[in-house]
Amino acid sequence: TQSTRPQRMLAAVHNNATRGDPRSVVKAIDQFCRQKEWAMNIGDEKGCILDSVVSEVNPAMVLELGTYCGYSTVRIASQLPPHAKIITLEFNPQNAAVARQIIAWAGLGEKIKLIEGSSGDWIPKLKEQFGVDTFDLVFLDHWKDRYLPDTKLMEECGLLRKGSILLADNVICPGTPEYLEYIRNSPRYKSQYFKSHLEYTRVEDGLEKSIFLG
Ligand SMILES: O=C(NCCO)c1cc(-c2ccc(F)cc2)cc(O)c1O
Ligand SMILES: [Mg+2]
Repeated sequence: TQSTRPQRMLAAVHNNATRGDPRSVVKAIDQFCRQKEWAMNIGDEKGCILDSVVSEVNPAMVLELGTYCGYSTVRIASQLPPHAKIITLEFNPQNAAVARQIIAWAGLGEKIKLIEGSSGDWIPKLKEQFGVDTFDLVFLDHWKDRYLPDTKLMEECGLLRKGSILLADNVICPGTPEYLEYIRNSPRYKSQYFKSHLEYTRVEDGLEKSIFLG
């Protein structure tokens, strides 16, 4: 039967990356996406911006919305201090299955909790189910029309504290106009745009970094 693109990406990781070496997993996926098949990972150019934000925040608790195949999950987790954790939500079961195996190959299973399901369902349950207090960093990379409602939901559920950082992918392409409008005009956030390019292309895209002011 026909394989899927995420399954072919996983095969590229198994064939080209060293088990237990997150950087080699990231490199193998970028190589696959440049040389074989485009895929919607954050990629290396925007990935470097993500890396710099993660190292600046040095978060103890991270929430990622939209795992896809786990590329950014691995990138973030490989930079976390000991005992720091990342919870990542993925709606698509096939993508989640591939992500679990890519995360395992990178040897980062202890730092990462992957939850299958919709962000709208799970965000209200994170405190009671996983004993989460607040998140130091939230990486938004899921359905673009969910960035705004889920941000409001995180506020309502008390998952953000003064100083929590939101980092949003794809604010230009595919674009998240309602989210940008809200976050850039809300007195409760201070935002900064990092201009870059859509993964593996020359099309403009960028990341929006926002600090929650409480
Ligand atoms: O939908 C996305 N993510 C949520 C599902 O996992 C997504 C899409 C694209 C993209 C696709 C098609 C195109 F033509 C341009 C951009 C890029 C991304 O970085 C993304 O995160
Ligand atoms: Mg993205």
